[in-house]
Amino acid sequence: MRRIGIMGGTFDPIHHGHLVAASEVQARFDLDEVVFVPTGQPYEKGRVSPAEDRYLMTVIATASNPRFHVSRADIDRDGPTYTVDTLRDMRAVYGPSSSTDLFFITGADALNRILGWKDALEMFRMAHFVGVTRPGFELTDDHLPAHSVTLVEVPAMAISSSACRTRVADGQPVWYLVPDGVVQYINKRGLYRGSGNDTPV
Ligand SMILES: Nc1ncnc2c1ncn2[C@@H]1O[C@H](COP(=O)(O)OP(=O)(O)OP(=O)(O)O)[C@@H](O)[C@H]1O
Ligand SMILES: O=C(O)c1ccc[n+]([C@@H]2O[C@H](COP(=O)([O-])O)[C@@H](O)[C@H]2O)c1
Repeated sequence: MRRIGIMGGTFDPIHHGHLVAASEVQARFDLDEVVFVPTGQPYEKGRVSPAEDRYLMTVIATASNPRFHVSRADIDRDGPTYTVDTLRDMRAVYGPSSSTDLFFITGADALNRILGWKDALEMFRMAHFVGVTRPGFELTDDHLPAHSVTLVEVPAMAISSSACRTRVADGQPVWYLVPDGVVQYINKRGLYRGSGNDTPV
């Protein structure tokens, strides 16, 4: 049986909180791969950086890990991004539930809002969900269907993409908060420099 992790996110930019969460869940569940799926149009967020920039930063950040991969599924699909569609696309790529288990990884903040996502109950039938700890948020599955979610403690990384954007806009370093290649990509493309580039924090 193949075991595939899916880490969805806006990744604007991808940071070490995302990478540590994915690495921990990969090890804990003995996953064959973790597929990072940058969102196309994250309808709950404000303005975000171009999808190609977020996709390329995700590729750069994951390139050195042979078990990490990046999918264009969400950025190549028109319209708002819904995880139920992501899971359908992943099933089409990785095969039916008879041959592949899917594990969708979310931080505690996302897990707390998950019942508001489109077709939430359908999502829980399509994949097992893994909720990971995140500083500043309570990790609980009290509100979720029984046996649909596993809660996992991961090393606490008090990093957010919004804080990284604000730091760049303020001229502060983001070295060691994001992978080196992502710092260089942000600088090369001039991302997050002006307030117009930023989303509300
Ligand atoms: N530091 C972290 N520790 C654990 N999980 C995280 C962390 N940062 C983000 N995540 C999880 O990664 C997924 C994608 O997050 P996202 O790309 O929105 O990053 P973010 O840092 O929350 O962004 P923003 O600050 O712009 O809201 C979500 O499930 C989120 O809960
Ligand atoms: O399906 C939904 O309705 C839905 C609503 C909000 C977020 N998501 C997904 O949750 C993941 C994390 O989202 P975000 O906004 O925290 O970057 C990402 O894969 C999003 O596509 C999904």
